[in-house]
Parts: sequence; C-alpha cells; structure tokens
Amino acid sequence: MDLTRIQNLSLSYISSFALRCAVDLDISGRIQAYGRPMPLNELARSIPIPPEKDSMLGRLMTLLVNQGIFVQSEAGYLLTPASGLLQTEGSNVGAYVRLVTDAEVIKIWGRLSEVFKESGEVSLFEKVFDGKQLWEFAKEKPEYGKLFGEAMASLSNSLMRGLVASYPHIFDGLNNLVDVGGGTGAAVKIIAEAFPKLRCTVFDLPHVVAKALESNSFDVVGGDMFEKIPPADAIFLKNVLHDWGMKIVFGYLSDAKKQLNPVKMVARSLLSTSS
Ligand SMILES: C[S@@+](CC[C@H](N)C(=O)[O-])C[C@H]1O[C@@H](n2cnc3c(N)ncnc32)[C@H](O)[C@@H]1O
Repeated sequence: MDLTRIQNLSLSYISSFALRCAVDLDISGRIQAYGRPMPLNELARSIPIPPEKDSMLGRLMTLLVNQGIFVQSEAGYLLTPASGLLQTEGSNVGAYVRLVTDAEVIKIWGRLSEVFKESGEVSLFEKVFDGKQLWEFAKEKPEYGKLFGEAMASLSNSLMRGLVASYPHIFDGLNNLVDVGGGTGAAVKIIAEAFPKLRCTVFDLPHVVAKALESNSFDVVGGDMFEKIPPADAIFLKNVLHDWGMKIVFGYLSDAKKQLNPVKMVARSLLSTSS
C-alpha cells in the first residue's frame, strides 16, 4: 500500500501530460462532434493516428476515464462536465492545460529542493530563469505571454458569470472598480456587462493591457501596481495575491488602502478564486 502510494505520487505527472495529450489531440472536440458514444476505432480514425497506435490510445483513454475526464460506456466514450470545459466556446480551459504543462516552464519543479537550501526570498522561477520573474519571461516570449493571457481568460470566463450571479452584493454601492492585475480584461468585462452602471477599469502591466479585449464596457490602464493604481471605489484582485510573498501582500494591501482613502470602499479582495 505504502509502496503503491509512493509509486502513484511519483508518477502522477503522467496524468497531467495525458490530459495535455487529450487537449493537443482535441479528443473532447472529436467526441462532441461525433454526437453519441464514440468507439475507440472511430476516435482513432478521426484524429487520425496509425492503426498500430489504437491500443495506446485505448490506454490513454483508460487513464482519463479513471480520472473522471471521460466516461466509457459499452458503445464508446462520452464527455463528462470536466471534458466539457475543454469545449465551451469562449472559455476553453485547454489553454490553461497547455500553460501549466509548458515544457520550458515545468522544468522548474525538478529544482524545487534548491530553494530550501538558500536564504532570501528568491522564487523558484527566478532561480531557474536567471532572476527573471514570470512576468518578464512572458513579456520576452510573446507566444508564452499570449498563452498565459488565453489561459487566464479561459478560467475567468468559466468562473465569473457564476460569481456575478451568485454574489452580486459584493458590488453593491460601488460607482467604479479597478481590476488590478486583471490581464486582458476577461473578468472585468463580465462584471461590467452584469452591472452596466458600474464603471470598470482593467489595470495590468503595459505590455499585457496592450492586448486587452476590445470593449466599450471598460477602461484599460497600464502600469505597475506596486507604484500606483487608478483611483476607484474598490479594487478587485483575482488570482493575483498568491503570486507574491505574504510580506509583499500585506504591504501592498495597506498601501492600496491608503491610496483609496477617503473613498468608502477599501478592498473586497478575492484571493485566488480559482483554487
Ligand atoms: C495570475 S495572473 C491573474 C490575471 C487575472 N486577474 C485573472 O484572474 O485572470 C496575474 C496578473 O498579474 C499581473 N501583474 C504582475 N505583476 C504586476 C504588476 N507589478 N503590476 C500590475 N500587474 C501585474 C500579470 O501580468 C498577470 O496578468
């Protein structure tokens, strides 16, 4: 039992890459397009793969069925709500899967133990990428930056409609709001559309907001959140604070509070709503 636990945990990255493989082969899209339970050979021919790889595809599917990504009936494979997320128009979380399994970035985890051996607050990412933060890396590698934007937007599109419908009261009494570290504006767009009287702004690094979604429903401002943020009744922070150490976060929130005074709202912070 203990040996199995160690083996399973050591090999658990295979599940991540099996999911990545399903995204790359668009297995969800093929099953959805088939419109009924899809037998293995039909799936194989639709990709298409050489017939000698069919049994390997079958093993991949078995793993993904065991992980709850697909369902297998006697007639063939079907989508689950999870694999449906890889299909939903405008919020295909396949971009997120590709981002977090990116071959160049994922190598940092092989060096995790090194950060424990050194003093100071250098992150694992900075250590592996010669002192660069993820944001600088994404700026220098536009392909990765684009994928990052798509991945974040896909999560926001999946989450935010539910959030504004279920928790409208968190926006009560606000005239304006700024989404700090809001990426290309996917979250703020949904807020602005749900509450048309609320003036919304997306704020992020200049090269990120340069790619902001085209929309008349919100304003776009570029800058460094550690220097200055646009004045607003409230700041919205989603999936941002977890990127920084606690010292930085508390310092930041207290500075933001000073910047927002004497406005009645301070900050209704949503810390990593996706986790
Ligand atoms: C994990 S992403 C979250 C994006 C968005 N809030 C969401 O939930 O999809 C963190 C964001 O913080 C932004 N960011 C990092 N450092 C920043 C800074 N100094 N000033 C403004 N934005 C920053 C990044 O560019 C990125 O868009």
